[in-house]
Amino acid sequence: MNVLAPVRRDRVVADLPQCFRKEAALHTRPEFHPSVSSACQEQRTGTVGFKISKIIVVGDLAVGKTCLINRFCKDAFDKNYKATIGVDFEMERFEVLGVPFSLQLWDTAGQERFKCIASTYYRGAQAIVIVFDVGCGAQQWLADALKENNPSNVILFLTPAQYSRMEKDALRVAQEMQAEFWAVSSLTGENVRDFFFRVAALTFESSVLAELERGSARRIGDAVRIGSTESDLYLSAPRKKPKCCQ
Ligand SMILES: Nc1nc2c(ncn2[C@@H]2O[C@H](COP(=O)(O)OP(=O)(O)OP(=O)(O)O)[C@@H](O)[C@H]2O)c(=O)[nH]1
Repeated sequence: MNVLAPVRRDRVVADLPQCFRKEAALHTRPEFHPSVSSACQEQRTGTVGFKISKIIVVGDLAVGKTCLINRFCKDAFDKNYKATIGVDFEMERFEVLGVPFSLQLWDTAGQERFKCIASTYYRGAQAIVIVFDVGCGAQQWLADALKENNPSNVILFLTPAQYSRMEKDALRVAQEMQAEFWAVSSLTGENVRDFFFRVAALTFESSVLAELERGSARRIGDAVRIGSTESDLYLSAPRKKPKCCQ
């Protein structure tokens, strides 16, 4: 029984979304990895279509984490600041190269006093989005998030809250952290959709590559004993190092 609603038309990813700046990108291939494209075409993506990938969004107090998620998930922007208490999350369902793919976007609190609650949710993240104002704090957030994750097991994205004249500095920080850099505006919506599509596409790509590496990818119809609820599916997600992130 299919308990999920169909994927929204504006969440369909047919081509690999391009990076924001080539100087600070996770990779600059113009298309999906050829083995990923053919696996999708031949429906050899194993359980990827049934899994939920966890993305954590971290950063200092009031840099715009909640606004970034709300702009993408609800197409809304609130200029009044309300601090996040602990953590919150949104689910977004995509279809990438014809395969359903779900992201769980975890919004964490920047306030120091909630940090210990938020950090317990860092574990098992497939990508880390660090929202920051240029010149403050990104390195510390990275160090904390990586304490709970294998550094080579996650994909890193950096997004300064407001577009900055100091883009050069931001690019340098991203390069040092081996993260992909994006400048976005939750106020105007500029680059927000492209950014999350890129996050979804690269996370999907690494999930399929990991599945292929395990050699267990089967036709979708062959997948057996997959739970029908989101939490079952989430618990079944393996944490294996994908080759493309090494
Ligand atoms: N101009 C502008 N303001 C923004 C942008 N993003 C967020 N803001 C403003 O920055 C303030 C903080 O935004 P939040 O998204 O709540 O910040 P946060 O990082 O989630 O805050 P904590 O959860 O407490 O850590 C709000 O007043 C927003 O209106 C942006 O892209 N442009």
